[in-house]
Amino acid sequence: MQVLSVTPEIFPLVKTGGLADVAGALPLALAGQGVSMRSLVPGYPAVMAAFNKKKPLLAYPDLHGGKAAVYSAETAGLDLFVLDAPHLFDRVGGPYGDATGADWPDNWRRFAALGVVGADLAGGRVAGYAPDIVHAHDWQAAMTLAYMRYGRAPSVPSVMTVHNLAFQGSFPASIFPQLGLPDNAMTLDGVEYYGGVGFLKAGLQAASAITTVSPTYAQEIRTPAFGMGLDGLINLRAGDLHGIVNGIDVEIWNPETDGHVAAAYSAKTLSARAANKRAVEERFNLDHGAGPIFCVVSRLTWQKGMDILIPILDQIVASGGRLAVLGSGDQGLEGALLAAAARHRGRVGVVIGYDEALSHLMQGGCDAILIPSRFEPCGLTQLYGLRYGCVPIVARTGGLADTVIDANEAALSAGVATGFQFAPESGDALLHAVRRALRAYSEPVVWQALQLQGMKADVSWDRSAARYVELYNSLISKQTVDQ
Ligand SMILES: Nc1ncnc2c1ncn2[C@@H]1O[C@H](COP(=O)(O)OP(=O)(O)O[C@H]2O[C@H](CO)[C@@H](O)[C@H](O)[C@H]2O)[C@@H](O)[C@H]1O
Repeated sequence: MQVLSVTPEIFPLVKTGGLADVAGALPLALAGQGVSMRSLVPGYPAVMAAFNKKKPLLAYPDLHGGKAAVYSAETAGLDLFVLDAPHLFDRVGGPYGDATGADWPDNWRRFAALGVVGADLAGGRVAGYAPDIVHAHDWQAAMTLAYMRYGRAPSVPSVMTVHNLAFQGSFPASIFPQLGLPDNAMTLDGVEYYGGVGFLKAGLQAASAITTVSPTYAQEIRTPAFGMGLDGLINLRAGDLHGIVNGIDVEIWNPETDGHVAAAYSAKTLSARAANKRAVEERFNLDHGAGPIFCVVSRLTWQKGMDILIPILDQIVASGGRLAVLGSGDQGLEGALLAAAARHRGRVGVVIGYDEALSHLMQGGCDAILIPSRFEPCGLTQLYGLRYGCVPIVARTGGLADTVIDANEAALSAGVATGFQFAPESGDALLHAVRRALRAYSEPVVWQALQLQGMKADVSWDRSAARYVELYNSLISKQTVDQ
């Protein structure tokens, strides 16, 4: 089976968050299950630098305002189609905005162009390539499905995956005439969204099936509280909605072979984590000590609940905790965390920025990872934590609820607990969970049992990749019956 994945990010070439990890790991996992997935990605500078251009597979004299071409590339075990469109993607800054974080004003044009090309590939414009399924990730790839539906490949089945409903790609109605879609696309069951154009909305409407990245989030987005304005549409399509929990790349995230940690270790040699803890203390200027180090590796945003954590930092420190934070995002939150580090020298350390290697060291050396998200479609850092014996303390929401087993009395006595959950989303509830963790940490047998149970959890892609294969197969058979 051939699947075309359309994605705005892919690890290890370009990553701003968890979507990149999934887009990079899923093709490798599917290969083991007989599915060949090729990924269409924008030709950002980091992508263009990763391969040598040969003959283009497709050329566009004018794609949304400039010349563009599609190249085939193989890198890091991934089969790529790269959309080389310098006027859209050759820019200094991030994939979606400039160095100050401001969105590129022409994002609609950039990702509409990605959609046009995705739909052309779906429709067989490259000789010898005809995918059985198209799989689009988030709003940036969603227009692929709209362009397919309105002419370029109406009969190819498709999957729209929502990694985060908070990002929808909503634009004013004035862009519609430039999208090159027929007039009848600007309707309620097309691309129209609250009077404007909604890219994610268009994809949700056009997809044969919708998936999101955990069963609990799949239920949550059907409610007004989590649906972010799309719950009505999602409910209408509930029969085509699936929650498939993310896995992680267990080769890249493997404490036994990880080159980013000071000392590699396994479940049998957990005591070797001590060297990593030392290294974390050094990096974050934390006092050496016997107590636990809690960590945060996150975008610093409202979604991630950082404003729930910050007001209780003083109490966490007073209770004997130390804290190492790696993240970037909202400037107010960054400032508040830096202020906490200044107040609690040696107890709280903060690194503002994005540092993949340091994130590995933290999972390998910290005792617990705090994830107080307000909503979390799946979450990956708790999965890395499980694999590395860095016990997750998580809000009971979305994929966090689905992947961490709370250390309540029943779970502890059955030996199945892997972390701590808290609800509701409040400082008090989080502090209570941190205190439960501190108590557990003071009993080494209990703590080690939590670590070992987490390390045993199957966080690989095996089961979830099989679920995607099942879904792809069902869509292909349905298509055959319908025709
Ligand atoms: N400062 C930093 N330095 C280094 N690494 C950092 C970092 N900040 C974050 N990361 C890394 O970025 C990734 C974040 O992934 P998450 O799944 O936690 O959230 P995100 O909201 O980006 O993803 C969205 O998509 C994913 C994928 O489906 C869903 O799991 C999630 O719930 C949804 O919100 C992890 O690999 C993490 O280690």
